[in-house]
Amino acid sequence: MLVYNQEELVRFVEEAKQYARYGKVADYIPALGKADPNELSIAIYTPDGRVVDAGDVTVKVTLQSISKIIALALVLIDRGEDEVFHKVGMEPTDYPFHSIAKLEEKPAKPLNPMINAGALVVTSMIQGGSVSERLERLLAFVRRLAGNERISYSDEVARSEFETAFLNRSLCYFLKQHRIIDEDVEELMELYTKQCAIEMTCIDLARIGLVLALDGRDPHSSEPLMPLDVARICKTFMVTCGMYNSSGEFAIKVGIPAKSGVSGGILAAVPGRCGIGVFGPALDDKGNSLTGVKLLERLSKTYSLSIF
Ligand SMILES: NC(=O)CC[C@H](N)C(=O)O
Repeated sequence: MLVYNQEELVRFVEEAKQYARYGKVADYIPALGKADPNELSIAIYTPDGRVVDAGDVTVKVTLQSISKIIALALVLIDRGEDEVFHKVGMEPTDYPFHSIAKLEEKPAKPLNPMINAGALVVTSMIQGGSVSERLERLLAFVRRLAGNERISYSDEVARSEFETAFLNRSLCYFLKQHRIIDEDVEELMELYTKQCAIEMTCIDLARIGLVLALDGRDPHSSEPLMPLDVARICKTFMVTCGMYNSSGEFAIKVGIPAKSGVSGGILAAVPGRCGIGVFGPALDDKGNSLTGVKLLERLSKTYSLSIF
């Protein structure tokens, strides 16, 4: 069992915050531009139910790309590996997360579910009769993973992205032309932007990380919340593609399965040991939390958390 020292964690946060000036808050989704780049918080959830945190962990963070891992788990449970990987690949890419370039090569199938093109395909596979029914199914799954019934989405952030997501719409039309998706693009964009705007605290993020760290089991009841294989696939994608096109560098420097989002959130799962939630909106040029990555690097080195 890991026992983290709260004072040490506060010190690590203060150290990592010094890097905030080298980062930039995402503003291509206008509502995210309001975030304070100097914000940095972390929660670590261990299997004994303890939470150690530092920074303001009451602040809510929208999932953005972190939602890609949760939507993938849901769709794998619903449809199985064969159907999902018929439409989206398993390979990392050194292209940015919103790139359209690779879709022009044959086959047009997106390289993996962690880039936007792949995530849009995954979201299109969420089952249900209407956008609101599909969103409710995803939210119900998120709430179970986080053990928090109050989780919902930010209407402001969802709307802000929906009104400005021309690049994501382009990806959808490309995918539709190549028959990888067939649903109405505006409906898919509504579901995707609401999915990305699901908001929670670092403690909720850490608890979801812990479920993955425990091979899909609820940390309290040990009830399986997803099959072991689904948790394994999610963690594998977190290692190979979770930090976009700096996943290789992150694997070397931190070595923990993790998924980031442009809100500045990171969800990390240290197998068998703990779940970690981080929020630091100052981003590097790949779209990862710059301060968050620095903090995880420090933590990984101090507590030997690398899985490699
Ligand atoms: N990297 C991200 O977090 C991207 C998510 C964001 N909602 C988008 O599609 O652009």
